Amino acid sequence: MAERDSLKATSASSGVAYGPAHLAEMPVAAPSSLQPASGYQALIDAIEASVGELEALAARSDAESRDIIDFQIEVLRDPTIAETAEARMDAGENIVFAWAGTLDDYIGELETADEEQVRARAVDILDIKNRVLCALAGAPIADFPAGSIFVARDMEPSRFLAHDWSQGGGIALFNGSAIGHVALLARAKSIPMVVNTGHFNVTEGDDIRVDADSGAITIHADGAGAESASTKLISMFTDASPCDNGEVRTADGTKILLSINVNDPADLDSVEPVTTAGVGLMRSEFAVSSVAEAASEEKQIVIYRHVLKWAAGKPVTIRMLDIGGDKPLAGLSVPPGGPATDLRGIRLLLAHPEIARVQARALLRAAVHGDLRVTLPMVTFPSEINEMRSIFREEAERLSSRGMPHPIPPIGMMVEVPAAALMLDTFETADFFSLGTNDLTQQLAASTRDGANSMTFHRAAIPALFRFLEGAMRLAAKGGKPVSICGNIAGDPQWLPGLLAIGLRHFSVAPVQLPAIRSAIVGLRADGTKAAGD
Ligand SMILES: C=C(OP(=O)(O)O)C(=O)O
Repeated sequence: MAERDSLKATSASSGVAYGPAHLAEMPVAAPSSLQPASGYQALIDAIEASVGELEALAARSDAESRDIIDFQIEVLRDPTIAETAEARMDAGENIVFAWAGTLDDYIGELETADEEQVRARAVDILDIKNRVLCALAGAPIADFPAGSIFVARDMEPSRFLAHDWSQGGGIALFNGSAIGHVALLARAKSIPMVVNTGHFNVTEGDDIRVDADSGAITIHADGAGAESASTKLISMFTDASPCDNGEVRTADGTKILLSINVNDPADLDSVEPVTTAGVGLMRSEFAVSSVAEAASEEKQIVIYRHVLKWAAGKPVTIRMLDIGGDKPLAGLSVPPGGPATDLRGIRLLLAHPEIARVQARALLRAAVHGDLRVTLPMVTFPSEINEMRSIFREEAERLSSRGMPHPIPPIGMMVEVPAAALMLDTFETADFFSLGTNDLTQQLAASTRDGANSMTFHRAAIPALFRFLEGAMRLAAKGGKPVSICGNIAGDPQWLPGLLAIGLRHFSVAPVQLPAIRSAIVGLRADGTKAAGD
């Protein structure tokens, strides 16, 4: 057996994968090796063909993936890109060099950006550059063998999305980014992935083990410890998710409710409703990923009905579209301008009542399928709740005039803007409060969620966050309104003692966080102290 070589890497998506290495060339082909059609119309045709391929890919992808593809389609449809390439052709470049040069300039700008998040976009553009080059040459982008370990300098999102991961496999990238899109997609599908390996020597077909849990790759390895993503997920839920309907007792007998956060209705396929108290937060903006979908009442009803039926009568809190800032929706939101972007969440909805009314109608009509509650994103002032309530009232009256009464569901608010958290007792028309600590932390720490230093700043701001939450809990208690927490710290056991101590009794967490938070609750008293004997 060949000698084993191990090297360190950065984990981007946890798990262990084992399989034959597939060495992928990142650029599809050197421009000079292509013999494409020539002329500006040929470029337009190749761009259109690429848009068509991406649309087909989007149609069979989940909401998160569609966001990436929508961005690529938007860039391809940006007339300035084709015009720049045309100008280069007018200046004497052939069609391939004109296209590749235009996109390379764009990639160069992204690669030299200060923020890692922006740099990570470069691979999305490289992807569409190659796709159009392939279309010009009449050669399709090659897939790679199922079950193999993809080894390359970087990976394009569309290559990840087009691949069949059901047979396992993993990813090892010489460069790559742990917060880039492929990492995000890999985490959602539990595909082990490491980045920043630096260049290493491996031959096509060598057995390779990617251990993203310990951040190591081993070449000429055996398969010890590798398991498929689906096995891992299934065992996580079957081992530690009792059918307690999300009602967990602390060691001294206080009832704590555990609900789940849902981004995509498909997330529910791996969760049994009897293991949760319901859906504490459904982020509708991830399920509704294009302006066309936001404008379609019927499409939204299908999505909401699916979640309500899954919950089988348990409460489902759907957040109205939280668009803007770091969650753009092409054609509707303004480009991100930092965490405190002016026009985001409820402000954007009230600025586009045509979108808010469609969503209000879809929610009113879907409500008959279960116990629906609606929460409003990024609320800052009570007047915003009143305005949205009026929209619901008017739409309910309009629907009711057609024959069937449509009662207005409880309407609550996300507590994620400091100005609102400090004035919670004045939000008399909010029916409940959901503490959105992800956004609250970025506002408190004055640091975006995806900036290069965000992890450091957000962690340092945790004591301030707890002081803030303590005050918000006191103000909420004055009005006797229900409070839950749905930010990421709700599902992280290290913060549980503090959250219990300030009085939180309802936690909404990502499905994968359920087992750990459940077992942490039973080991603590309601005041957050450790139970005796521990
Ligand atoms: C749950 C939250 O909202 P988002 O979807 O923006 O993470 C939060 O901010 O904590």
